[in-house]
Amino acid sequence: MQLDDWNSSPTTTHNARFANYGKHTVNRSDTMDSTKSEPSTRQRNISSASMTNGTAHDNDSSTPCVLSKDTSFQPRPGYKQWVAQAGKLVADLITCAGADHVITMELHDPQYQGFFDIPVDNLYGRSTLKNFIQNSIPNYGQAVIVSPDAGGAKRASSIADGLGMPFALIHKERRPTKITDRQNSTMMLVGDVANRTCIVVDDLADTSNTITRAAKLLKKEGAKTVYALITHGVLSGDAIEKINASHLDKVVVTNSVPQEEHQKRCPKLVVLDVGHLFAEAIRRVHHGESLSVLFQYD
Ligand SMILES: O=P(O)(O)OC[C@H]1O[C@@H](O)[C@H](O)[C@@H]1O
Repeated sequence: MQLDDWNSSPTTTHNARFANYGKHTVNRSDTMDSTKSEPSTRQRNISSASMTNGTAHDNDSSTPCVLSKDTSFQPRPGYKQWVAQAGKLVADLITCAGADHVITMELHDPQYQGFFDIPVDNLYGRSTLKNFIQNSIPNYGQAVIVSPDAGGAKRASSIADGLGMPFALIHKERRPTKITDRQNSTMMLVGDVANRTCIVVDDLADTSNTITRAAKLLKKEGAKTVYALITHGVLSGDAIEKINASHLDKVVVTNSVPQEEHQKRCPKLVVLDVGHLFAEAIRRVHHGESLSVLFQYD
């Protein structure tokens, strides 16, 4: 499916959309580093109405590429559009399958709730992670909560504030132009971690590059022990092997993603159950009770 099929036809029915689905696959690697472009008849004919405000935006670029029928060069759609299209697709699939209410956990961006036309309750995984810190990390009050990038600072600092713990941030200097450059981006630590236990908090680990690179930096800066506390352990590709070979001492994830296979291959992995949170949310929705108590994690 071409991405502009989604944008250009607001009146397109769900069924017509699904009929097209699968004809063209947009891979994450095609879009998150949109440096490759290829001229094609399809792209040359692309309508400016198919892009937001008549422009196409590259991954990190703030410079819009104005679409014109006169040019034979067109950028591939960027990561932000990929996320929006994939997110809307998943929302439509769930709705068309008959769902009238969605209960989810720790959306990467709370605004993703806007993809749905039905009620969405976005539970926090933080309360579970916070309980783990309090009950399973010795002398946790002396430890430091670390956000592995600026994007996760609010999430991590809210845990630090809630537990009265110090906070540190890893700043990534990354203006990559090629996917290989992402490995070389400079990481800078803001905060003091020497001789301390560090707890890296993030919403998800996919390739595990973020947490393994963070752990390497933290150990280099003198950290004694490094935990990663992650809500969604996707752990795709060789993520487990990277974790096993990394400076991470423990990786704690919830079972929002099945972890049985990961656990067999990763002795560092600790899995926390969040089934009871979903069960309670479903029970409350069923009985028409308020869910607000489930959103309080302090
Ligand atoms: O580095 P990997 O594990 O691939 O990706 C996880 C990171 O990508 C971000 O969206 C997440 O918030 C997290 O910081």
